[in-house]
Amino acid sequence: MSRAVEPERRLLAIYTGGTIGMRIEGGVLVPGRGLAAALRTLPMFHDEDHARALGLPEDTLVLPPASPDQRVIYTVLECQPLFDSSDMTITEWVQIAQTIERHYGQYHGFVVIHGTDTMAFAASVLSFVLENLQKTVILTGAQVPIHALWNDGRENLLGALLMAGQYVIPENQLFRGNRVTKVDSRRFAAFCSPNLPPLAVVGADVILNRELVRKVRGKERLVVHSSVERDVGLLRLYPGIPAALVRAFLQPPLRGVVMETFGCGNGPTKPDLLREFRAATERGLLIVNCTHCLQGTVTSGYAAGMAVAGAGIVSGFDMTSEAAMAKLSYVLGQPGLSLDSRKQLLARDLRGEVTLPSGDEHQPSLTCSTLGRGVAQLLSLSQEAAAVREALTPGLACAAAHAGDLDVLQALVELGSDLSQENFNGQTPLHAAARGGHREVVTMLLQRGVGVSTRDEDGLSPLLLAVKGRHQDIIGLLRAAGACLSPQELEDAGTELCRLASRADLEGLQSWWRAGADLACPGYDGRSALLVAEAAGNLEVVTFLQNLQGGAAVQAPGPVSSQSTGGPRPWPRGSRSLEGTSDPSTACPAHPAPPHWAGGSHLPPTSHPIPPLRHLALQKTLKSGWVCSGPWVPP
Ligand SMILES: NC(=O)C[C@H](N)C(=O)O
Repeated sequence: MSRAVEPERRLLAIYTGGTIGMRIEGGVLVPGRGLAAALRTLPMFHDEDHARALGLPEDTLVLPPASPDQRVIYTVLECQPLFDSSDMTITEWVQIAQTIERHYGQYHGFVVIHGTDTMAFAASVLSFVLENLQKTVILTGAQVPIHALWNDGRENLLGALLMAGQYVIPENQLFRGNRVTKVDSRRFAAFCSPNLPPLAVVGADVILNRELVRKVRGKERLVVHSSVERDVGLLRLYPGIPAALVRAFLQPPLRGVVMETFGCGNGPTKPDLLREFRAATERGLLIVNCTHCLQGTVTSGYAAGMAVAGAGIVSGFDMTSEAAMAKLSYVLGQPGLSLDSRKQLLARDLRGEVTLPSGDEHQPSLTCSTLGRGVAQLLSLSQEAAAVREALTPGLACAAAHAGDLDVLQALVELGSDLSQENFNGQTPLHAAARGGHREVVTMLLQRGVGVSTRDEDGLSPLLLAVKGRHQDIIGLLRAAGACLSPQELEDAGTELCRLASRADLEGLQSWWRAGADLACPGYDGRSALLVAEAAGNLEVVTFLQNLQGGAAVQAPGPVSSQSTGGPRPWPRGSRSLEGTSDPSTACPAHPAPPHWAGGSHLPPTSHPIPPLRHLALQKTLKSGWVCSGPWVPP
């Protein structure tokens, strides 16, 4: 929050109705037109001489000087129709946001004159719908019309105009808008902010609570989120509430519910009631648990905590029900998010509307690495930047996978990111993790069922990258998940094997063997790796290759490539992931290695006979080695 320095501060006062401008008709209060005209007659609201000197139009007024070098000039925009705020809905509140957006460039700040009955809802909705707000928006109203002799309207409106005119507060009120609730129908102090102190206290001096004012980051353009979900409801639990009533309430088209619970978020634990909540969350209804206590937060300290009713119920912590409803409307209105991502958004502090428990486990633990901080920053990008975020995600996921940063990948998953997306050169996070040799990341990705057979732009698979990196354990994991080398990848394998043999690179040879390559495959000159090793006198390699040849196979068990069988064979449409799900993107024979082959502990010894491989049918070929020709037969 900073003090404005311009000599002239221009404000737009959007008059929507409410008691402040009401008049009595037929013995009751009804919204009254002509607020600007009424204010014009009150010297505290209008300096006629100065206005004439400036040539201001009819709807534009100027306050007497609040400080010697600053004037607040304000235009009153009277809405049509005017409302008792009890009749207002989220539609009107979005329209207010759109009005602010339309006039955003022309004014330094905005005052929304609103009825007090639903002002807390309005303020909450505005706080979510207006993103990247860099200017002051203050909502004000009154309990008694401004026309009455003794009223609170004048002071409230004047205070709002002065605050909006003199301070840059990118918030909605002196109380934070999404923290307030109306607590008194008569007293002038109608509102309270039970879980957050006021942002500013106005007396003879204005005392600002600077640490509480949310800082504006960057200079991003104002975004108005007009698409909000209207089918959001509020259900207050009471002792003995029947399950049938709850069932009736939770039916479609309802998409989100704020459930007001007792105390620390507790509710009746009757099985039939819990069944209704569970059934509702399972079909995708979002339920936020808010306590109906004015102060305090939802915790998980009681068995009767409604959080146990179903994994789908999200804690609203200390949010007001008004803020929770607005948040639900906003989150459900965001296009293209998965249910999990919406829950993630609900569990985060988006606009200062909630106090999360310290060390909150609902926040992704992102701050521990540079990449993590990058992700955290991405998370805070505006919705407008969703396209940018989407474009960045594959690259970021690959970078995280290459760095072995499981936390970041987990955070991306929680955001609903697809971890099988390819980056600019066609590589997936699995490629990156396989190349980097990150066993945990590979395991996580395979458990999520990512495709093992995706080839990058150069035709390379994660398996080949693991071979090149000599990551034996990763090779084992990939093979167990159904990965195999393609004919293209095996095209020059013979030459590479000979090169490795000539350099006595046993580890390199073992990698190829474990990946399912035929180690008898000849190099460019027709010689095999064994011949090359013999010629070079690399005894360890010779022993290794002879053991393979003599013992059983020069090719590791597991999925086999089409080339190694001497010709293409029909590949089944899917192969198994670690979870046993079918992955339509993989194109390998569905013969995963038996589980004991995963993990890299069963390399053929270099000086002992390899264990008998009963399940392999072997056949001599024209080449000098052995290939596996038959299908894997379970022992
Ligand atoms: N004090 C008020 O403004 C109450 C009025 N019914 C309204 O909300 O519009």
